[in-house]
Amino acid sequence: MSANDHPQRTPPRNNSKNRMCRNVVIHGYCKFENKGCEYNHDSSKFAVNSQTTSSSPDLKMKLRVDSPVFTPTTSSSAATDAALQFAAKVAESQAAAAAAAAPANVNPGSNAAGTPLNTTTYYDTSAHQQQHQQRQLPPQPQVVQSYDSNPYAYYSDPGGGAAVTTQQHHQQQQQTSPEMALGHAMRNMNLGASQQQLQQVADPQRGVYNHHQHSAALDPYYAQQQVAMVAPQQPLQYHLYTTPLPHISNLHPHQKTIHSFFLPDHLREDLQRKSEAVQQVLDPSAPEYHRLPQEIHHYHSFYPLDVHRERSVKVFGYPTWVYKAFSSVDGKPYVLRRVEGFRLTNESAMSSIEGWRRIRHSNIVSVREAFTTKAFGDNSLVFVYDYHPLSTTLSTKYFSASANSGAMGQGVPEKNLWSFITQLASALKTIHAAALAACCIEPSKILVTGKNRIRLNCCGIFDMLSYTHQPSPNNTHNPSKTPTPTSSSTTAHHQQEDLLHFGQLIVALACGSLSAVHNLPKSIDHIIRHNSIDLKNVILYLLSKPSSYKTIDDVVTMIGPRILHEINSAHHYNDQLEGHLQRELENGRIVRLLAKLGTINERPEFDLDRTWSETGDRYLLKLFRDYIFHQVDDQNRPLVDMAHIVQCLNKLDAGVDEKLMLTSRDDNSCLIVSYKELRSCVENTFLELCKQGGAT
Ligand SMILES: Nc1ncnc2c1ncn2[C@@H]1O[C@H](COP(=O)(O)OP(=O)(O)OP(=O)(O)O)[C@@H](O)[C@H]1O
Repeated sequence: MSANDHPQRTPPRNNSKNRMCRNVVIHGYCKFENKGCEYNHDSSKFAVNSQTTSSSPDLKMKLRVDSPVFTPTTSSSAATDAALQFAAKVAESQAAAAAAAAPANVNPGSNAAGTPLNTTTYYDTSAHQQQHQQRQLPPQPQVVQSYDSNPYAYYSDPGGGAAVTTQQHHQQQQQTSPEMALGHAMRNMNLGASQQQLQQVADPQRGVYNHHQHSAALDPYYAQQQVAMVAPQQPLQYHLYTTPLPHISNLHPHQKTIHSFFLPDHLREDLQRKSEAVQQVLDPSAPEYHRLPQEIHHYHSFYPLDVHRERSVKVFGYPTWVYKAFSSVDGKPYVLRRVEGFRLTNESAMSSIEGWRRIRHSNIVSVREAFTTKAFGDNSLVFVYDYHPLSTTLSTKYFSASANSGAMGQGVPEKNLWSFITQLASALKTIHAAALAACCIEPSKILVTGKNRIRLNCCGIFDMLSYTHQPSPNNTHNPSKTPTPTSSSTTAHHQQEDLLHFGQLIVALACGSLSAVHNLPKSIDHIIRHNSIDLKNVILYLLSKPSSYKTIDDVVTMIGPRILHEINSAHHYNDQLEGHLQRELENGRIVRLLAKLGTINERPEFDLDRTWSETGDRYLLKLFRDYIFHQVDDQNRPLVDMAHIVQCLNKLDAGVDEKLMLTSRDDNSCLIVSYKELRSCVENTFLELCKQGGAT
């Protein structure tokens, strides 16, 4: 560092004799004393001044780090351009930065050429406070969410007592966790006036938005209710970064666009929507809120996921309801599937869930637990599953419009079909290997949780529901008294059924119609005409007569080459995601650095301590903060240049040898320092702070 070198730039001012030399203030001596330095070197005088300063509020204000308005007179034209273009500006890579020996071209120090001192304009604390208050978000209306209440009452009033838990959850979301608070705010986004806007960017196949679309399509009354729940709020701004401008397409290899520092828009939006869906809770003023129990077991904040008004008993023989709820044990969201009106007569039936709890597979929705409850006003059996935000079902995705028409619709493309077959075969292999049977291979029970990503849902329900109906071989007269766990022959039978249902599902998907399975010859003919012979062979095998030789292993052997293709696609996608993650990794690094700088600069508890920010490392960092963030152009307008900020922080993090010139706001000090030295300043000061405060 050449802080003790007097820069040959600013001619001493007339009153320089009365001014304390900065080198004395910072370093305790000035090597130019008696060698031409015009400033005052009398430290005793300085001591008096410092006392006066600390005792005088007025003076103290003037000596605040941030007191004078920072007004460099010149700045490079490149920087000005960059500011005007904001996000489209390019940032040089660290390598290029390290190679560049000259100081950065945007430099507050460049105003050293005799700018008149602006000593009368000081930092106005009250103005700042006012400004700060203005920046606070306006108070949000009371919790509003996008769920429309079902006009048809279907719950008895809960037996209260747990409202506090939900309240606590709201508070938790708002106070304890920033992510949760963010999500809580997101939950309040407008799905009414701005819904069209949102739906333009939303994947029409997914999401809560799609749920609403779907429900509206099902029932106009339902849609009306929805509009009534609309909140007059702004939608979340997904597009935080502008698209690259055309003229920056010819980048040098060492240059990057600002976009290359963030996740791609579509992925970020997708993740943000999922995060919103996770945080979504019912509006406490909605009638639905009061119809649902406040808390069951350790689950609270129930949010219905069913969009159909009608309850289907087709799959399990009982109506089921699906809710998202949060566990107060681990704070995570789960899906609770309630089987309405089911009275469990045998406690040991609960053990049937154990086998399922052990299964962890990427194509099976994990089963967590099961319990009975009367909180809904009846005997209900509740199954708890992992929650996959914004998922839909194969039924909704492919059959919602054409299911009832009976017409042969547009089938799923073969490429996707092979992906589904591979995923389901993999899931079934794991299930059958664990001596279990899925028993729910049906379009409404297969969850679509991402692009071409499916998971078998509702596992374990059938086992428990059918548990009491299996008579013991020794007591066939009174089956309910002596139930037995599923026998191996029954399991084998159900496994054969799994294969059959698997085949039927593929037929339905390939033909694009649920009714295709009712006319198999015609459907197979359709499949042969539009798909490969391999697909037909797999389907015919799956639909063949059950036998002990027909197993999922055979299916896996038949689809071997397709599995390799699926693995290849999965790895490719994985590589892509890893690449995207890599970009954000750099941001994490910069955020950590920003956090350190933020912790060091402007510490209020050191306000009276002149040594904190007016000398040594802290002073350099204070000036560096201005250098990074508080640039102004020659018209004294703020220069906002993301590229400059990212570039400076990258160089600081890398600790390159490049030097830069830092100038104080009052234009009295000018220091030349390298990024390397600045970096060690940050590290030392931060360590010092941690030691003092006991960092966590
Ligand atoms: N584990 C889960 N994670 C996230 N969402 C889920 C989960 N399970 C179900 N859902 C959501 O709940 C909705 C309703 O599920 P359900 O199984 O009842 O489908 P459905 O089409 O209503 O079937 P049915 O007609 O048999 O009631 C699904 O569309 C899905 O969006």
